[in-house]
Amino acid sequence: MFQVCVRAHFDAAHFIRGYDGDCAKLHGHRWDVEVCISGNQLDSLGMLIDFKDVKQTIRKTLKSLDHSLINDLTHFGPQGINPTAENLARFLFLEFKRDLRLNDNNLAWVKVYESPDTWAIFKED
Ligand SMILES: Nc1nc2c(c(=O)[nH]1)N=C([C@H](O)[C@H](O)COP(=O)(O)OP(=O)(O)OP(=O)(O)O)CN2
Ligand SMILES: [Zn+2]
Repeated sequence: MFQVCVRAHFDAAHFIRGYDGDCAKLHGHRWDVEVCISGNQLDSLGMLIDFKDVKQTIRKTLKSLDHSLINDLTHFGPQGINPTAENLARFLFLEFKRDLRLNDNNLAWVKVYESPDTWAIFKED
């Protein structure tokens, strides 16, 4: 099995509602995002999926988050879920799964870094 992965990033602010500590206050991160696609079948060029296509596809969603206050977005708003790294990883996984042309491949996982040392991964069971 092959895994093809792309890293991208966006810069955005958030706060964690109900958090007992500084993370409940408005603050920002450079959010690094890694997306990995898995599969067995390479095309005639020897590619599982073109890095270029993955980058172009995920750019749309990441652009909608860039320089935003994530808590203002419908999905993460007052009635929505907290914008933790875990919830962002699941949100991005579902967006990317919808947008990528995966054919026989699978979206293996999405990893969201809040900092170089802290991250969360979402993958389907
Ligand atoms: N499981 C999670 N834990 C925490 C999350 C999260 O998304 N998932 N988020 C936060 C905060 O957003 C915070 O920005 C990060 O906290 P922390 O790592 O403590 O950040 P610091 O830069 O202050 O780290 P120091 O090493 O203490 O300087 C918290 N937890
Ligand atoms: Zn934070």
